[in-house]
Amino acid sequence: MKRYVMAIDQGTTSTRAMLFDEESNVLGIAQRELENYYPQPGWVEQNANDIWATCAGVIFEVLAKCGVSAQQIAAIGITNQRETTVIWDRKTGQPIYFAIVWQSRQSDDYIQEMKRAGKESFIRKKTGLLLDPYFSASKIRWILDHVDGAQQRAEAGELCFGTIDSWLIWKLTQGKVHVSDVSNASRTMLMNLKTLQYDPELLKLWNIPAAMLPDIRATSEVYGVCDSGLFGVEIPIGAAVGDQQAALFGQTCFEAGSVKNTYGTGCFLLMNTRDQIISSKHGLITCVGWKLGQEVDYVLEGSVFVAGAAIQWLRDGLKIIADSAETQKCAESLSSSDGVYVVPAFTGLGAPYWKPQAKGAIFGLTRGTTQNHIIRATLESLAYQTYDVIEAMKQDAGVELCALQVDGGASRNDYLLQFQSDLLNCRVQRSLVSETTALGAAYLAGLAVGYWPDKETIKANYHVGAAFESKLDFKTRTKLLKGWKDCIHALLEK
Ligand SMILES: Nc1ncnc2c1ncn2[C@@H]1O[C@H](COP(=O)(O)OP(=O)(O)O)[C@@H](O)[C@H]1O
Ligand SMILES: O=P(O)(O)OC[C@H](O)CO
Repeated sequence: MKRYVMAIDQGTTSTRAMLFDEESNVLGIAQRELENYYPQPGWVEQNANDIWATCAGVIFEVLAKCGVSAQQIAAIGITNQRETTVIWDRKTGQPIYFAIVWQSRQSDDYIQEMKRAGKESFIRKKTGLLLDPYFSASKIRWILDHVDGAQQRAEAGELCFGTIDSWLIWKLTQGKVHVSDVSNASRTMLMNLKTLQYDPELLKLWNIPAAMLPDIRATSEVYGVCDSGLFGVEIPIGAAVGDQQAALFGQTCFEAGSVKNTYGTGCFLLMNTRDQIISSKHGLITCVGWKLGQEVDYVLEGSVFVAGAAIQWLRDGLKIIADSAETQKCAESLSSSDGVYVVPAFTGLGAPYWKPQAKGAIFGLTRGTTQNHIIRATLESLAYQTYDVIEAMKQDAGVELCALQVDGGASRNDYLLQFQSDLLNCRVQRSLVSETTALGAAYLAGLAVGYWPDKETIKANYHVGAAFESKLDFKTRTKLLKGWKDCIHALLEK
């Protein structure tokens, strides 16, 4: 009986299940879209029950599609949108509020309060994170304050908190296992980067009861099994890992200094720094990549909040494209953006600027500006934002970049990758398997059950799909970048 590893990739816009074989080939994929709600400007929420429903749905669908039985699944690996916060009733398993999505700014008041109280460097030192509503702590605080009786119930142990990994493991085990892994826990702002445990001083500062928190475990280990009532057999759950760390693992960025960028809803650049905890001086954050056996890999990260989401805005908000892939043709129809820049700061600016109150803007409009200029400038904004993060990373880590490994939905866009290479003046390479996030989770789950023996075997499975080399001259690059910097400064000064 041939066996496979299943990955569940629970992203911001959709939930996917994929099956991989030993050579890292994709046997099949099932995907369901997920609805985002925007109840007030800057707020982003999802229905946690829908997240679970899409997850159960894609598991059944991928098995049926591939003609594979649940018995043939050696392990399941879960990878997820990070920071997104769910609080549910321990007895009924019902969420007490919507899932507050990582992009949401609704808890910014708590962040400003912490800043006024001068807690920034204290929190930074312990967690590697910057004070921003992005991370889970202020989102938990918001729910505990806005749902009647929630604080008391949490203190009495009646409520559970979880990022999406915890929520899905809870549902898959039918309420038997309440855990999270270090990579996800390092994004809550409650975990101490050195001890890899919740920090009592941080819990006190945020007034978050320890009774509601999941146990923090390694990234690759069997946490429990899917309840046999769900799929007929008990499938081991062998990994939980934040989606950006999963992509780094899937890209086999195992060496110190190796970097990947994922162009999904947001853009996330991660550099593996192995056992070194680098504290950024240029607006990046530090978190855990993964814990594998006794080995812990740390990463330096630049998180850009709006990337592919800006392409969705062109499609669903402005309705000037029917499909995200169309942006390539529209961009290529022009020989230049003619000085038009779009800064898609729809949910504030993340790395390296960290300005939650910033709003998006379009610059450089003239009577000759067409809809294709807006489309091209929006697409280019993904590359400019990435450029800014790479500059910060080079300074923090003191290394030059010789190649950038890329993945994520928008990395299918050749125009974007060529422009990225032009701006960075370095090679940009897309891996052959585009689903590196899911692949990373599958690898980590497979390692937990001996499906793959070690990282070396996995490394041999990495292949480049396409490579882009810079074609832009120095003068044009400098001019384009200066134009972008001027736009950013205009926004920051507002
Ligand atoms: N060909 C394309 N060109 C530009 N953007 C694209 C293209 N294909 C997908 N996208 C964008 O990529 C995003 C989806 O990427 P994905 O990695 O699936 O995201 P996530 O994991 O955040 O849900 C969407 O925001 C979509 O607009
Ligand atoms: O949903 P994605 O794949 O864009 O990832 C979201 C990130 O994990 C947020 O930190």
